[in-house]
Order: sequence, then C-alpha cells, then structure tokens
Amino acid sequence: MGYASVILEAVIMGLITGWLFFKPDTSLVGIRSREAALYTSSSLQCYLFLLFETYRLCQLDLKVYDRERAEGCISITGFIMARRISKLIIEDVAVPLIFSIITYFMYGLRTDSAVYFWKYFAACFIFHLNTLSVGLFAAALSRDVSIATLVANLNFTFQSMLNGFFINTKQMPVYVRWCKYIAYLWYSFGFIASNEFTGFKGDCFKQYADDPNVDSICYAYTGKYILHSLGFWENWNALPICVVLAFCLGTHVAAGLVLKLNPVDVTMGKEIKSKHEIDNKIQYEDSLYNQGHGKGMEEHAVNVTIKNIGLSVVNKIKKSNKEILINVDATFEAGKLNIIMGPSGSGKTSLLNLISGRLSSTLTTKYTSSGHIYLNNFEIEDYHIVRPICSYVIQDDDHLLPTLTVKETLSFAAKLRLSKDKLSKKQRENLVDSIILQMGLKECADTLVGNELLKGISGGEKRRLSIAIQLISSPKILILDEPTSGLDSFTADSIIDCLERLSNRGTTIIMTIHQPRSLDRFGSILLLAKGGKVAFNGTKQQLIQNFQEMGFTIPVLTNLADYFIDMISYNTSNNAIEVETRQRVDSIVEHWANTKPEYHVEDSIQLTKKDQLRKEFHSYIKEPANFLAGFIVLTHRHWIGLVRDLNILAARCAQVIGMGVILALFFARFKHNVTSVQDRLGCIQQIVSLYFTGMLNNMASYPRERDYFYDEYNDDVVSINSFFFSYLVIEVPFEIFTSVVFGVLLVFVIGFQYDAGLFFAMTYCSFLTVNAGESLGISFNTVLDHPGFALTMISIFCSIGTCMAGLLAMTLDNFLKAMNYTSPLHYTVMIVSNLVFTNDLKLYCTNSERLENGSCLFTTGKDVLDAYNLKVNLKLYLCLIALIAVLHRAISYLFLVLKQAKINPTKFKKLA
Ligand SMILES: Nc1ncnc2c1ncn2[C@@H]1O[C@H](COP(=O)(O)OP(=O)(O)OP(=O)(O)O)[C@@H](O)[C@H]1O
Repeated sequence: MGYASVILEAVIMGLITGWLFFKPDTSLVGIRSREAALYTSSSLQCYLFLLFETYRLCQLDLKVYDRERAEGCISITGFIMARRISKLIIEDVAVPLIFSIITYFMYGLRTDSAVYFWKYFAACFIFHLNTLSVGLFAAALSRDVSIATLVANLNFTFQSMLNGFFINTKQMPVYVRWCKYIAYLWYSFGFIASNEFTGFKGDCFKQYADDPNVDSICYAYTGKYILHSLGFWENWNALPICVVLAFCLGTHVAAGLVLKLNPVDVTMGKEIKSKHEIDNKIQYEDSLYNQGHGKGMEEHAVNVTIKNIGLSVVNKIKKSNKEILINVDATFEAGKLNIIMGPSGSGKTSLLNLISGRLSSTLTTKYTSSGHIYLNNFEIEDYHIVRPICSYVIQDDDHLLPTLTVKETLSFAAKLRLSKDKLSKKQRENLVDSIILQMGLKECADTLVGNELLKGISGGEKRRLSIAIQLISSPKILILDEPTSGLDSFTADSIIDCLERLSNRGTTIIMTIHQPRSLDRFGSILLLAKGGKVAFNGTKQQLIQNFQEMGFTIPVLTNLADYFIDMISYNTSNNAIEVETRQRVDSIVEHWANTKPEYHVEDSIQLTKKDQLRKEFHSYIKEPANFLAGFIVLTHRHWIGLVRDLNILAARCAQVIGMGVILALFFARFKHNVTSVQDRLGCIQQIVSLYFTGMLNNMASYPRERDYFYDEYNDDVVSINSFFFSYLVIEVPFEIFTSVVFGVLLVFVIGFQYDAGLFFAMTYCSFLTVNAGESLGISFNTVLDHPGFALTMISIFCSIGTCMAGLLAMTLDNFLKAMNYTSPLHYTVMIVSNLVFTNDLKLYCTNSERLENGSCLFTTGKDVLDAYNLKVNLKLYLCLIALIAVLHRAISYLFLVLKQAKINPTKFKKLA
C-alpha cells in the first residue's frame, strides 16, 4: 500500500498540476503561473509526501522500529540507513522521476538543453529526500500522529513563507528576514527558479524586436528581473543544491539524535477514580437477572444449527474464486461451550462472521454463500435478522478507546445498550460493577485502557474488557473469535470459567479457540480442516472414538487439542510429506462425511422478516439507542476522550492558531506601497492552507472514533445520526474558537484593515474552510479504510483546491473554472480579496515602483481587483461558501450511510 500510495500520488499530482499550469505563455500573468508551477514542484508536492511519511512513520514504521530496538535487534543508524536504502529505488528515485517527467513537459519548461531537465529532476529528487528526512524528524519528536503532523505542518508553513514565492524576502520584517538562510525551501525554490529563468526572455522581445529600446521596454520579461523580484540570482546552482543536501543529511542526523534521546514516548495511564466504589458483594445474578434485565434466560434456550453451509469469495480484480467453507454441518447448543478448532486459514472466523451476519463484501471482493441456518426450529432466511440476538467479541482489542477507564468504557456501553431498558442509574451501575467483578477487572477498573503510546491495562485485561462489553446486553447467543489467544494459561482459564458460567445460564456460546489446555470443558467441538471442510462435530468422547475408529492411536501425553489440529493440517515441509498429510486429512474428512449424523431440524419454520424474529425472540432482541440517547452518550464520551488526550487537544488548537502566528510573524504589518499588493495576495493565498489543517485535525481523531463506531453499529447499539452529530458538536466549538483567534491575528495584527466586516468575514471563511477540510477527512476516511491511503487522497484533493483557489493558477480552462465553484477555497480567496482590496485601501508608489510614464500601477485596492479580475458579488459568495461547506458535510454523511449500508448485511445475498 505504501509504494502504491506514493506512486499514485506522484502521478495524480503531476497530471493535475500539469493541467493547471499547462504551458503558460510569457505574459506577466503567464510568468506568474510559471513561478507558481515551480513553487508546486519545489514545495507543495513535497508537502504531500511529508504528511504521508510522517503519518506512515508514526502509525507503522516507528512502531516496528521501537519494538525491534527494545529487543536489541536494530540500532538507530541501522534503522535510518536501512529505511533509505530500502526505499531508494521506488520511492526516492521513481517518485520524483515520474513527477519530473510529467510536469516538466506539461508545464512547458525550457527545452533548449537536456541538462535543464536533468537538473530539474535532480532538484525534485533531492527535495523529495529532504522532505522525507523532515517527516522522520517530526515523527521522531513525537510518535503521536497529531503532534507529529502538527510539527510537520507548521514547519512547512514556516518554510513556505520563506521560500520567496508568497512574499519577497526583501519585504519581510527584519526580524524574520534572516530566517531564509535556514529555510531549505528558499534554496529549493531558488535553485529550480534559477534553472528555469536564467537567460529567460519573454515574447515581449519578439514583439518589440525592432525597437531600439527593447531591453528597457521588456525588462520585466527577462529572467534577470524575474529572479531579482523573487530574491534570487541567475546561475544559482551549486550553492542551493549543496545546502539542501546538507539539510537532508543534517535532518537525518538530528532525527537519529532525537530517536536516541526520545526512545518511545509512552506515558503511564493514570488512575481515574470513579464516583462510586465497586461493592464486592454485588453478584452478577443479583443485578443482571433479578433487576428486570435477565429476560428469563433459562426459559428459551436458542440452539443454532447450520446445514450445508458453503462460502466462497470472488476477488474482482484478480478474477479469482476461493472456496472458504464447503458443506459445513454443525449444531451449537445452549448450555454448552461450543468450540470451533482448526488450522490457520481453515475458515473459523469466516464461519463466525457468516453465522452472526457480519460478512462484508467490498468493492474488490464479493462473498457468496449457501446453506441453511436455524435458530431452534426457525430457519433464518436472511443473515441480518440474526444480528440483533447475538453479540460478537472480535479477535482484536485495538478498537477499545484508550483514554477511557475500564469502568467508564463499560458504563458508556451500558448507557447505550440498556437505554431502552427502564433501569435506574443505580441498577445500571450495579450491573456494570457486577460484570467488572465477574470478569475479574476490579483491580484495573479505574485504569485507562491505553494503547501503544499510553500504558494502560494489560492485553489479557483488554480481552476480558471486550468480552465484558458484550455481556452488558446479556446476549442470547455469544460469539467469540479467539477469546483466549495471546493470554497466559491462567488468564485464559479464567475467561473460560466465566464463559462456562454464562453457558450454564442458557447463553449459547460459540467460539473459536487455538490451543486450549484441555478439551474437557467443551461440550461440543467442531473441527474444521484446511479448505473449510468439516473433520468432526460432537463431544470430546465422540471425537476420540471417531479417530480410534479410523485406526489412529490417541497419544496419552500430548495435548489432545494440538494432536487433533496436527492431524487435520497439511505439512508442507517437503513434497512427500505434503502428499501424505493431504491424503490423511482427506480420509478424515471423508470418514466424517460418511459417518456424521443427520442434521435434521423438525418442523422448521422460515423466518424471513425482522418483525417475525422480533415476535419469536422479542425478549432477546437488542435495539439501538434512540438518536438523543446515543447522541448524549457519544458526545460525552468523545469529550472525555478529547480532554484526556492532550495531544489531540493541542493539535486542534495549535494547527489553526499556529498558522495565524506564523503568518503574523511574516506579514505584520502591511505597508501601503504597490509592492505590498503581492504580499497581501500571498497572505490571502496562505489562508487556504486551513483546508489542510481541517483535514489533519480529522486524521488525528476520526479514524479511531470511526472504528469504535463501526463496532458499535455492527453491534446494533448506536445509530449513524448519533455518531455523526456528536462528532460535529465536539469539533465545531474548536473550529469557531481557533477561527476567531486566526481572524484577530490576520485582520488586526497583520493589519489588513481595521474593519469589523473584514474580521467577521475572515473568521467566517476560516471556520468554513477548516470545517470543509474536516468534512473531506470524514468522507475519505469513510470510503477508504486505510488511513494512510485516505491521507494521500485528501492531500491531493487539498493541493488541487489550493492551486485553483485563484492566486496560484491564474488561467484556468472552463472545466476547471466550473470545478472551482465547488471548492470553499475559491470562495474564501474571493471574499477576502474583495474585502481587502476596496476603494478605501489607498496605495502609493515609491520612485522605483513608478511606471515609465511616472504613474502608479495601483492607487486603490479596487484597481487590484480589476487588474486580477477578482471582483465578485460578495453577498452571493458569502452564502455560497456556507452552502458548499454544508454540502461537504452532507456528502460525508452520505458516504457514512452508504458505507454502513454495505457493512450492514441486509444488502447481502440471501442464503440459497
Ligand atoms: N475477503 C477475502 N478475500 C480472500 N480470501 C479470504 C477472504 N476472507 C477469507 N479469506 C480466506 O479464507 C480462508 C479462511 O479465512 P479465516 O480468516 O476464516 O481463517 P481462520 O481459520 O479464522 O484463520 P486464523 O485461525 O488464522 O484466524 C483464508 O485462507 C483466507 O485467506
């Protein structure tokens, strides 16, 4: 995914920026477009890779490195060198090469000598390398993705202010002007601009070729003038490229040092005392079953029978069809621990997913199934109607929210799951306490769950917490995927004890298990052989008898579970052994097929609709919390998560405000000479970067919230609306607060104008831009499950919006112009420009700024609007930007609904 992402990014960015800046002419506007194109090559495209690299390092590569380093397998130097070497060909060379080839020819850069192309490529290569080193440095500073991307983003904003494109370094306040010498983007842009403009002459020279004053008439069209106005020099080659290389090396060394001094920033999760103590005397039965929630579990046991189950998956890209389960027959009775065992890849998880109605096809894969599933004598025709009466404990515990304590996790789960049961607060607390006691979680009840960066409860405790969450709704059928995997035998036994108690009360337990200590406690065993075929289903005694009948000797001293799994696994260590073991497995499967009992369900009745299930099993049905109850619980939970995760909180505030501070540093305060027009335009262009900050804020928290929501949605406990609006309610106050500060910084500190209208418009546009960026994040993170890939796509989207906003790509074709009307960035640029460049903005010329005839190019702001064709209907644009922001959010909502419709197996093919 990593390589595919970066190559795709290079191709898409190359093609689209190539389209935006396609062969500009050599008029003044065309020259500015050419400068903007070179800016994207030296800076903007690197920014995308910077974000991706930072994200990938935090989420994946540094986690592996930290683990290996803790085990003493790798040194810091080894890690950095290995990383560079392993990515040299595909990422470090191929990506800039692809981007260079596409853009060089689409931008129409100089073709008088091939040397210029190779210098352009060498520059892109070194800038790319340098960008990756900055990503490494940011991730080394903090493994937390919100802080690392904050560092990377603010660093880029700082650098891009200094590169000379947005503001001529000579116009900068003296206290920051010197910073250009330490800004790698200044050298990068300078090198690439010098490569293009050294000796450059615009068409003006052809036009006035016969005029003896051609040199003075066309001076503004010469490379010398263009480079001078940007603050660079002709033939500026060796120095900038060496400096960028030195930056690259230096940043790698600095990142290594930071990695050494800051090994892994794992903080200890503190205890957070809850308001009431857990009463040791509370018994599970007392609270759960005698307080109106037990629903008479013993009354109706639900036995699950499956007959002739087949399952296959088609990969639409590879056009392959794989059989996962073949003719599986089994019964899972209430009151017993029913286990499914088999070698890895035998289809255990797929079977559980099928029974519980959670199989989910994707854009590239499609599941097809056949067979019959019965609950007692009711045949379930459609998967989705099974879901409300069963709970599912998935294999992995990473979905748990790290900033909640064990008790809070269960309390919130109880508020959602029991919102429709008329339990008092006290009863609910008792229930939670009793489950905590039951699952042996009392000692860690007030400890944060934690994750890899926040030390919290142990792996075994997380496993028990995941099970405890599902126990809250006292499910009639409890399905568990490897509840004991990765646990020590004592903890594993304690979980089995608990499940046994549950099954004794009538819950139907179906679980997969890998290596149980003994088979004695399991009432029913389903053995699945490789290829998804049944090798046996019955009790332990029957299993032994079955194997003895086939002539196998059951070893006395070997763990029986291990023995049976070995017997139905292929050994592929060499051909002869593989053939032998395959024959053995086939014979076991065949023997079972010939001797298995008839799985006949008497007087079966078909259940085709949810309402029928509701009628038959009404006391066991789980209902999602209504909108308001879900909204309140999720908002409260999200808020706690936010205030406890100071990194996310800091990032949410600092992304926007930090950008305002950097802009204030460079632009405060605007002069009123004609040259200040470019500074004002540059500053307005920078405002659109808020789109990126919205997206980064989203990336820091949304993927985690989303995963937890998917689990709860699949559990039928919460609705999409509750999740969607609770996220909105938490996010918006931060956006409003930071946009107000941003407005103050830009309007009053930088000094656009002391105008209340401009301040409100600036705040309004900033808020809507950040909000739209966040919506974009929701949309892509919903459509794409892989956050790294989502980040790549969002970054491309944001970059294109930034280029088209109005002040970078100045000459758009009609299609792009039409597209621009859907971008909030276009409206932001236009609204702010129209409020800044008014008749009240009086401009003067210094002597050197006067035209040939002694007049001034601009005397008021209005002249600027006219010259750049920026005049728009302000009121209409103020309405349209709000409409576009709402539309962004509505689309993200739609994606969420569509995604859930796909996850929700109501859309699945019925059992044939
Ligand atoms: N969407 C899919 N696309 C391709 N193959 C799939 C898909 N889903 C399942 N499979 C394949 O089906 C087989 C069974 O997978 P499953 O996860 O059910 O096995 P398992 O017995 O639970 O394995 P493990 O014990 O390792 O968890 C595997 O070979 C897996 O690769």
